[in-house]
Amino acid sequence: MSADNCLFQFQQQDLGYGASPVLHELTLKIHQGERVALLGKSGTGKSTLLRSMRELRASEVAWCPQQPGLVPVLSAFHNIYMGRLARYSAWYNLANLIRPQARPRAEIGELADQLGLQDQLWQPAERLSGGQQSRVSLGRALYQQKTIFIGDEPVSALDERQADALLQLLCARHQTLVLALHNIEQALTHCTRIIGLRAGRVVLDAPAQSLNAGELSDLYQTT
Ligand SMILES: Nc1ncnc2c1ncn2[C@@H]1O[C@H](COP(=O)(O)OP(=O)(O)OP(=O)(O)O)[C@@H](O)[C@H]1O
Repeated sequence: MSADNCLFQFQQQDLGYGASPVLHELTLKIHQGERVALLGKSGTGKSTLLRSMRELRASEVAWCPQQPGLVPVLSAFHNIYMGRLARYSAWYNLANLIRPQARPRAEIGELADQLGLQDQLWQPAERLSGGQQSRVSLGRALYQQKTIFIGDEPVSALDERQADALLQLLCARHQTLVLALHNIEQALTHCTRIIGLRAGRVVLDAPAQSLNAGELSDLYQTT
């Protein structure tokens, strides 16, 4: 799979759940260094494709799911720290749960500044707004420090300015990104390649610089 820097490859594959495929005869390659936006109407299979990619390279992928999936009673700090739970011993994790250590405090404090969460860092997740929770979820994925970022609508709960700033941050911190997005302008601005899905099939796959917003809006037409 890596002869030509290919990270993900599907060859005439059906992807889905049980016996019912969502994506049909998918043929697709994604290479190291690409910033890919998946566009398409709700239910066309973007999440299904992202999940399959994540499974292919689980240990190399920073994963940001569509639902934040935070632990409600734990602080923003602790939820972000969870991005590295698997990297440390149970004792170190327990110590950080009770009394966060200097190093993670510094690292997560810096991330919180970048995410605009400095004032919410010690608030339980259940007391955060939807946008704040989604930034904590982004922080947890960033804290994993992986080279590949896979995000399922990672900025859809944020206002335009915040979304642009955080997409820039994600791009700066990861070599390869695959993002399901609903905002065409964001896809054109931050990604190098656009893949359009319709009814479980790839109907468009082109460099972002060769496309315009009008062409992409066709993906959202009802017929
Ligand atoms: N766990 C599941 N089991 C069975 N079917 C599922 C499951 N998850 C999604 N599906 C079905 O797969 C299809 C594609 O869903 P998917 O979540 O991949 O779409 P999407 O393009 O990401 O949509 P959205 O933009 O709304 O998130 C839908 O018809 C959905 O009902």
